[in-house]
Amino acid sequence: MDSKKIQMPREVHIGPDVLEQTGSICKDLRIDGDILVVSGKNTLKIGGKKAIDSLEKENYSVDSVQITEATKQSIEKVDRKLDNISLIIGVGGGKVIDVAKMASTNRDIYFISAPTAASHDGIVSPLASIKDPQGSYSLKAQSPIGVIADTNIIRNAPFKLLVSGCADIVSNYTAVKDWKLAKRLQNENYSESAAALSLMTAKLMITSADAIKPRLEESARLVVKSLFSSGMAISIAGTSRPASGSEHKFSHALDKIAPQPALHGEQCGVGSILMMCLQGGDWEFIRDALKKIKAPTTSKELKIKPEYIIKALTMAHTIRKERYTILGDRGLSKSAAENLAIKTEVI
Ligand SMILES: NC(=O)C1=CN([C@@H]2O[C@H](COP(=O)(O)OP(=O)(O)OC[C@H]3O[C@@H](n4cnc5c(N)ncnc54)[C@H](O)[C@@H]3O)[C@@H](O)[C@H]2O)C=CC1
Ligand SMILES: O=C(CO)COP(=O)(O)O
Ligand SMILES: [Zn+2]
Repeated sequence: MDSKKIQMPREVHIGPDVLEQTGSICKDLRIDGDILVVSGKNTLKIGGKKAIDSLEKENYSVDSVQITEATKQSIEKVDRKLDNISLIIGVGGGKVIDVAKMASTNRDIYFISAPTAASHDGIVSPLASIKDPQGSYSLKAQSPIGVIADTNIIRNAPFKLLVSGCADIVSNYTAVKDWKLAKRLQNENYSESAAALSLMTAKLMITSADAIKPRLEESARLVVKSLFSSGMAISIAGTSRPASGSEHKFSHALDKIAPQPALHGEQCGVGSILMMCLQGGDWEFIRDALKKIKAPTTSKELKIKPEYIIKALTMAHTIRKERYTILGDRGLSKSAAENLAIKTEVI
């Protein structure tokens, strides 16, 4: 049998103001040498500066760089800063974390993930979602050596980011169904434990929906822990399969064609309603779960015109062709896409 490698973070710090302990956390992790903080323009102010101050207090020499998109160009921009760097810390949303993760992997440098929002389950995963005009790629990367999730920053982030993280987790339902289908039809590698963890996380998220409230530390902590557990499912599987199927293809298609895409998790949630219906499952259950967490369930709530929803549905199968899903190899015709979106009341 093939051997298998599962990477897990060595230390996970979740709590109010933990970013102010970044320096001592790095000391505990025995990080020696210079550190690069990767963030976005806003997230530098919101979290990056706190990390830098704390590192400098512990006498680390720190450089920083800001990126806006999760692209090859951003990875190259980070790469140009990496001579003599021992550790990269990504302080920001999913895009920042993916770029920092990928740049650290390419150079075999340690990486710490410091999310400023609980908006996606890539916080600990060993994969990076990188985009270019042709599409979106799930690239193998290293897991972070540590996670620093400052719940004071996360609770004060716009509520829609937290809701988006919850919707990304709800979408695990359809992702696992697609994965099972690929196992049956293509004999694809399938992990019972990764699938079970992914589904358990989604179920718990829905059960706790009433506890997800704006500005509450407890809510931020709950969602971070759920994203962590969904990310662990990805780590066990070694692929994003337990958390990304046809609903994610739909979201990646929207990212490509919509003039103003919505948040990743918001789009995946709506995608999950649509794909659950295609899969012959209980799509009303997904819709009601999303409503309970106050996530968008319609094109109007996504603020994306119906024509883009239909277009994304008809092209979703062309994204990540190697990933077999309910969309099959030919995907949906325009009329089938329209019927589906109308039936599920997405348009
Ligand atoms: N590698 C993996 O396994 C996974 C990767 N992803 C990727 O992650 C990305 C989605 O992540 P998102 O965080 O939704 O998108 P994002 O990184 O674009 O962040 C969304 C917005 O929130 C802002 N933001 C972040 N923290 C904030 C705060 N505390 N206050 C105010 N604004 C704040 C950001 O500056 C940005 O404008 C996608 O590219 C997706 O493909 C998603 C899931 C898993
Ligand atoms: O978003 C993900 C899981 O929530 C994984 O992303 P990919 O669809 O890029 O593999
Ligand atoms: Zn996702």
